[in-house]
Amino acid sequence: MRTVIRRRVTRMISAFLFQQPLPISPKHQYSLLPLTTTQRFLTASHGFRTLSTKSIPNMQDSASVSYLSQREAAEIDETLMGPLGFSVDQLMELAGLSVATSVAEVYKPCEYSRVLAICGPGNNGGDGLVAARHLHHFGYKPSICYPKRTSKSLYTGLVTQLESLSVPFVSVEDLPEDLSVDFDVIIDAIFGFSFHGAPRPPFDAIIRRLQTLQKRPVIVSVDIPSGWHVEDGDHEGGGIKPDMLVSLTAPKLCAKSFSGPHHFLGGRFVPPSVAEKYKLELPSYPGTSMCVRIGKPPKVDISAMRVNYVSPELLEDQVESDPVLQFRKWFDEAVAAGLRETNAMALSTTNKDRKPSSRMVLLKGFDENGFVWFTNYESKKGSDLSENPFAALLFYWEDMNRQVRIEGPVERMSEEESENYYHSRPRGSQIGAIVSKQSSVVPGRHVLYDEYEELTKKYSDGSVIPKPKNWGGFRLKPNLFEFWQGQPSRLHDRYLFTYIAVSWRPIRSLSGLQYSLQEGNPAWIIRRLAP
Ligand SMILES: NC(=O)C1=CN([C@@H]2O[C@H](COP(=O)(O)OP(=O)(O)OC[C@H]3O[C@@H](n4cnc5c(N)ncnc54)[C@H](OP(=O)(O)O)[C@@H]3O)[C@@H](O)[C@H]2O)[C@@H](O)CC1
Ligand SMILES: Cc1cc2nc3c(=O)[nH]c(=O)nc-3n(C[C@H](O)[C@H](O)[C@H](O)COP(=O)(O)O)c2cc1C
Ligand SMILES: Cc1ncc(COP(=O)(O)O)c(C=O)c1O
Ligand SMILES: [K+]
Repeated sequence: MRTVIRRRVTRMISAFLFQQPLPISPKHQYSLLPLTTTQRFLTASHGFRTLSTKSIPNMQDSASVSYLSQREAAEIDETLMGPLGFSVDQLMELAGLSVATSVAEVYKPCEYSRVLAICGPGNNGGDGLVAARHLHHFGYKPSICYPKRTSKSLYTGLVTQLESLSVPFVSVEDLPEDLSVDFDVIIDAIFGFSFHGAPRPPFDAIIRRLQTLQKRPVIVSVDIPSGWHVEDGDHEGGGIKPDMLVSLTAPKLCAKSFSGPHHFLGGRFVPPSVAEKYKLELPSYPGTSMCVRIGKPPKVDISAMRVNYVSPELLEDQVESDPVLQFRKWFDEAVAAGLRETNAMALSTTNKDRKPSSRMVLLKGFDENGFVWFTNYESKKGSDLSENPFAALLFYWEDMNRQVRIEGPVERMSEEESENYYHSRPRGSQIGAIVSKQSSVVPGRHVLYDEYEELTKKYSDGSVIPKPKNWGGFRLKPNLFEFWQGQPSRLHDRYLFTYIAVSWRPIRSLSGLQYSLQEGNPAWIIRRLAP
């Protein structure tokens, strides 16, 4: 009987862990009914608890975003450019920049460099001209189709700016019949919120061509998918189907029927008085970004997700013979390229049962003596390393198509080294290290927070915060490195460095001079690996 109960409990725990429906018999169902799978939290002292998923931050709920009527959009435009002191040039610059940054978020220039901005006669067209200029500076190759130009100085200026960058202007007649041959992205900046009636020439024919495009190029519509009714959307059906819509200021009513994968909001200039007057509910823009994704996250075909790595070749004579030097070279280049957390690395350990586990840690120094990081010795990784003092480190510098693997034995750093590093950290992190019995189960955030508050008060006089005994550094002494530089068609450059006690001894054979590996002094041996 006890075995049966134990098995049932084990199954319940594993079902929880893997978020699957519990394998329960109808007899026992009642005791679990009030809980849904995502609400089941098992904690050390509380058993099952329920947590609300509403507290997850940064989820942009499309239902909570406001939509504007055509009249409201025009009114806001007038208010911004009247009493609120904006000029049309300013708003257009910010709108165009928002469009360019939205495009760059989704369509990377390495794959979608050839952009055609089709610009209409009004401000929507102006947004397209500005976006094209920014895209040029972001590394894209824009072309412009701008058939109905206005003589206002704002627009002639935008054209001159593009011409000075040698951005080509293409007439409607010169556009290729099949736009997908020459372009990867089409920016639809034909009509904005002042569109009314049915499209007139030459835009009617252009819009018809956009309606019949196949998968590529992708269409990015600025503010309104051109040809759609500003409020009713694609009410007659058969209108263009943009892949991306960049709504400006706030989405217009037609955006409710946008069903493409990427809906962004731009125009980060709405003052509180406008937001209040029109009861605008708008998502907050992250960091310094000029755009924010709204609506549902895109559905993706995971099996089709791939990047073709394009980088300079890494040839034998370009690799340093000392792997630590090679690592320093790449590390410095990654820092210089402005990559975020260049020193973040995956650390893999195994326990005594040879079961591996990985997590990220921060590299805090390296030289010929090894690679160091700091942590809690009683954590999972700490206990793994006591049971098996060997580990693997992994760096992936995505923007540079580079990966570095490092393996070797691991030892604890001296107390003195750990003390020195611990006291160099921000005081909050020092207290955090005392509070966190890393990798143990906590009943709730309040437990951590309460102790943190208490210790913050205790050390508010600036006195030394003692390092917990169980906190310190590890040093991995490499006996293996691999440097990986991504290349097209998966034919990557890979160099394996192994530290072995051998030497190459020349031997003569029938086919000439060859070398064989013999025992000798330890040295780094470099070999190229197949990708
Ligand atoms: N604060 C904001 O909101 C900001 C707004 N900004 C941007 O401004 C956009 C609104 O600009 P907008 O008012 O100039 O109108 P828009 O739609 O571009 O063009 C009107 C032109 O199209 C013409 N036209 C109309 N219907 C037509 C038809 N059926 N067939 C042919 N032509 C037709 C019309 O001519 P008309 O009919 O009047 O003779 C006129 O020449 C907005 O969507 C956003 O992108 C940002 O720049 C900055 C911040
Ligand atoms: C980018 C990044 C850097 C991290 N750096 C460290 C670190 O330097 N030391 C550390 O103990 N945990 C670090 N963590 C947290 C670890 O990934 C991990 O959650 C924690 O150390 C517990 O791991 P364990 O239970 O396997 O021992 C970092 C996490 C991330 C995402
Ligand atoms: C739990 C934990 N410990 C230590 C660190 C490293 O922090 P520091 O750079 O202050 O040493 C991190 C970094 O993310 C961490 O999450
Ligand atoms: K448009």
